[in-house]
Amino acid sequence: MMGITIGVLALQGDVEENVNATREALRSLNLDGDVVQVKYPEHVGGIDGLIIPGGESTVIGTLAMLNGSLKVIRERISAGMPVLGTCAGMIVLAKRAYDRVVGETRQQLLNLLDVTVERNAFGRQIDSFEVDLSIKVIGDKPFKGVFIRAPVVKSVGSNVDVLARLDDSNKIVAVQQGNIIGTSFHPELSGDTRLHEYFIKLVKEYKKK
Ligand SMILES: NC(=O)CC[C@H](N)C(=O)O
Repeated sequence: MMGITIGVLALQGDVEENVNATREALRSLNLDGDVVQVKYPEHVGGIDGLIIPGGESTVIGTLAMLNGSLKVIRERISAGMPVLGTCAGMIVLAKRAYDRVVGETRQQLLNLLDVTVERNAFGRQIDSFEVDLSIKVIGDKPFKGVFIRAPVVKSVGSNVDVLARLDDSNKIVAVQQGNIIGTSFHPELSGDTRLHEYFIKLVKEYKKK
């Protein structure tokens, strides 16, 4: 089998951190693979999986719409290509987004992940924090969740699996709908590549088909 190619959407946000975490995850899985930055629609055809990084979801969505990549990315994900959206990336994947100030945010979304997300859900005082999470699909050892002005998943469709909740509040912070994974936190910043490895395994399966 040829090596896999993973794209990181590189319009805005913590692109470099995701590129590095993906490279490290490929190494620890002993897999041959490339990690490339995706900026334009013509970059989308050559990848086997996509990561949409954290950052500012309105900026990422608007730029992707304006340069035409949003549509092409939507088509590929709908056809089964695996995608991991972290923080703002999860918001871009979602069907519905709102915040407490303006209500429905009416931003450009991929409209694929059947969840409603509340943006900036942790308020001002604790808008950034770290907390141990239990994520069964990646093993028993706790995963350090890094939350930075993070969204929360308020409701999920029947086809969506909840991968993690915040212990104290039961808030949903990681979900999977088949080939689509979304996290409220930043796995690329935790120094633990297990979530990227989990994603890469989906990509490997997809590439085999
Ligand atoms: N760290 C992040 O990605 C923050 C997300 C950002 N607050 C948004 O709503 O788009």
